[in-house]
Amino acid sequence: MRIAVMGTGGVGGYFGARLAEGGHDVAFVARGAQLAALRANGLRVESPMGDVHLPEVEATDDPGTLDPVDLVLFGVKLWDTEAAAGQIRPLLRADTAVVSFQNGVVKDDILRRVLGPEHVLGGVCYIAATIAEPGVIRHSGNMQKLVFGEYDGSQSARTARFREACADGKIDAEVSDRIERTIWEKFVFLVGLSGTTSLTRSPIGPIRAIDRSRAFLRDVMDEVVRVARAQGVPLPEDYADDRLAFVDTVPDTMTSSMHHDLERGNRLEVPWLSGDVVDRGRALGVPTPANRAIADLLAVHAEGRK
Ligand SMILES: NC(=O)C1=CN([C@@H]2O[C@H](COP(=O)(O)OP(=O)(O)OC[C@H]3O[C@@H](n4cnc5c(N)ncnc54)[C@H](OP(=O)(O)O)[C@@H]3O)[C@@H](O)[C@H]2O)C=CC1
Ligand SMILES: CC(C)(CO)C(=O)C(=O)O
Repeated sequence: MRIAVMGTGGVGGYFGARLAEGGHDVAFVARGAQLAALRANGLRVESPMGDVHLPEVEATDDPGTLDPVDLVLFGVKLWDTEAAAGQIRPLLRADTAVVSFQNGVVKDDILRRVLGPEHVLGGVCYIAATIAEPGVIRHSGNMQKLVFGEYDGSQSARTARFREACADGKIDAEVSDRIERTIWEKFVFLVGLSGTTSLTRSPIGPIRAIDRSRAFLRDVMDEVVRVARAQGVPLPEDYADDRLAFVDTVPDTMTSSMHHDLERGNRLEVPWLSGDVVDRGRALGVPTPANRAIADLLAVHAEGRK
């Protein structure tokens, strides 16, 4: 497959490198120091699942200079979605798929508006990966899973081809026939994890062990469930309890990419996570006080250290 990675960071760099290692033709869109390092030294992934070094990669900051592709793997932070979506237009043929592994539930609305709904697959990823230094992606733990699917639930040739490409790259991959719900399921957990780990600057272990912070985490997730149900996403009423049980299975040291961003003084995605829950709740008449506490207090750090 010919694949373009739009945004070669933790997610795009990791999965793009694995797909290239699996024999696929992958071009990387990057900028700044990351682009300079990719051009000078290629792309490295350090991972408990096995390191990767691609000494030479096709890398650019201008997707318009690349040949069109079968699939765009979209991995910029949420604030860059609209601009990056506009930039990838030249990469699209009539049947090109674009799949975003960003967090949040608003990303695909933006991609559909900018690119047309026929190009957009739904997707979520499960991984902990960051840019350790320009040109180097560090993967922690052994979670590295992609779930994707057509929004109409059909089994298409393009999702089957991408799943095969993932198998070539030894990526855990699954095609979902209810991808919108899958995205919301991750959103429930992610909003709880990102909000509580960032607000407390703590990994999940102590948060789930202390009664009051555990109850707050449950409330945060329950508000997301109520918002999802109010807008017609069929999550079970007690889904927050299901996710809390899942939280109990992850390592004590697990944290979120937003907590990493906070510690590094980076900009935060909170307006598109808890902030989005608050906005949707307000429009739907669903109270969201716990998410409001997260969004309003993390607003202090949301723009990053200047
Ligand atoms: N990291 C993780 O473990 C996980 C992240 N996610 C989600 O995935 C998404 C991506 O996160 P992550 O990989 O951590 O982000 P990163 O910041 O590591 O990577 C994004 C990269 O895209 C670059 N970029 C943005 N816009 C452009 C552009 N127009 N042209 C070229 N390069 C561009 C950024 O450059 P610059 O730095 O200059 O802005 C950056 O290098 C987020 O929504 C996040 O929530 C989901 C699961 C796990
Ligand atoms: C919860 C996790 C690590 C799962 O991929 C994630 O998506 C994030 O922290 O952004």
